[in-house]
Amino acid sequence: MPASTMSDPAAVRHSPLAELLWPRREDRSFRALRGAILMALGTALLTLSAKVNLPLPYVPMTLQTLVVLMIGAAYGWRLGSATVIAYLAEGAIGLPVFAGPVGGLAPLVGPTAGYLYGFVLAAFATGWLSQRGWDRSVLWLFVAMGIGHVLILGTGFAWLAFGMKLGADKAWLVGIVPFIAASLVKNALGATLVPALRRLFAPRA
Ligand SMILES: O=C(O)CCCC[C@@H]1SC[C@@H]2NC(=O)N[C@@H]21
Repeated sequence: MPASTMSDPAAVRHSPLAELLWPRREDRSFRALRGAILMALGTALLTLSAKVNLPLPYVPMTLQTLVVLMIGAAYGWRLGSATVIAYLAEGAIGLPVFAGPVGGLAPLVGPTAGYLYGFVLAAFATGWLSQRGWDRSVLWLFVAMGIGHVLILGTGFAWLAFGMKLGADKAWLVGIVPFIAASLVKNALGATLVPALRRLFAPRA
């Protein structure tokens, strides 16, 4: 377990990647502008990742989980989860940001709604663990992102099984099984990229 998680009081000051690349300042208007720009960048990347998809019955294969988990790790829990909430809000007001062709409220109550809400939990959890030093190591970030993936797939499964009334067996078949292998690959990619970028841009942080 990263030492900072256990006892080091500096853990709470561990900076996520985005802060290393673009440090925060005390100035309130700068902080607001910085937050808005990072959120806009994050929601744009999420939209792009939704559009790279492979249609499957009920739930498409997309790159969204990779981007959600990288946003959590790179932005930290607060800005990371705020970015995902902003993404859902963009969809709710009708922008076509999700995997399907339309935005609006339908996707937020449709078959993939559970995954979409799970994105918020995953960005929060991955960001929280990253800010405790788990983003320094490929192995620990793999675990943190794995927890994120379990939250996304778990909420997606629960919604399909009970919200959409598919039942647990069918929800498992259409909502989990097709995504296990790709989730492991995305997890490994995200967990490799973030520490590598940290080392590249801030070798001593
Ligand atoms: O409608 C959307 O935009 C959400 C699509 C959710 C797809 C889920 S996320 C977890 C799992 N992994 C994938 O590649 N697809 C599903």
